Amino acid sequence: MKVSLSILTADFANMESSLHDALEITDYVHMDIMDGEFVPNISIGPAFVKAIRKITDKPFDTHLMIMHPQNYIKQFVDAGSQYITFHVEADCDIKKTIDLIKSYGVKAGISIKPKTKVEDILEYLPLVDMVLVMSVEPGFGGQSFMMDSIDKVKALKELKEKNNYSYLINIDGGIKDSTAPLISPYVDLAVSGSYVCNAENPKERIDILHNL
Ligand SMILES: O=C(CO)[C@H](O)[C@H](O)COP(=O)(O)O
Repeated sequence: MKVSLSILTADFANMESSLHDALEITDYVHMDIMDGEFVPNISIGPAFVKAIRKITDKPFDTHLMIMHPQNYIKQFVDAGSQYITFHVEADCDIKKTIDLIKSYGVKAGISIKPKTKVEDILEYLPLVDMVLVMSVEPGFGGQSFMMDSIDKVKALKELKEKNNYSYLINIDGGIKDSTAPLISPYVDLAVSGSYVCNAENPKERIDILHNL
């Protein structure tokens, strides 16, 4: 299982020194973008994402937890994102937003909140490069993993194999040593934030997730 390191709970003032070794071995860097409307929190914007691009060349897996993703795609492409994922619950035309992301030559992902079912995104599965299952209510790092997300990634893997779809299966929220083995048979990558960033040795935590 690959790891996408969420920097949401990192020490923003000392990102380079505190996460240097972890950034060396992570597979992706997960950017949590929150607008205070789609979720009850505000996080970082394109300028911050662009600044992080200076300290790592790892692919950016940018997660838009925003109500109107269609208005901000280009800014996050220009900031250095390789994957841009938005929510099916957002206020936008889903297919047009997928096309817009792809029109900039980056990969498009769709995400579902805990109360949204896999059945609700079936029509988009042939179109996307990534499906991101939220295993916590989006908005804050450090929450507990929701067990019913296991059935969702399992279903997505079955659908992918049955239909020969090409999307990566990703999961986000509460991923650590005790929860990763529950989902690792079904996902291609998993987002981990506080488990890595709040550790004394963040690199060691990514090693643990890689080797589970
Ligand atoms: O999208 C998020 C919150 O909305 C975060 O990416 C996610 O919660 C990761 O943090 P942690 O590993 O601490 O749960």
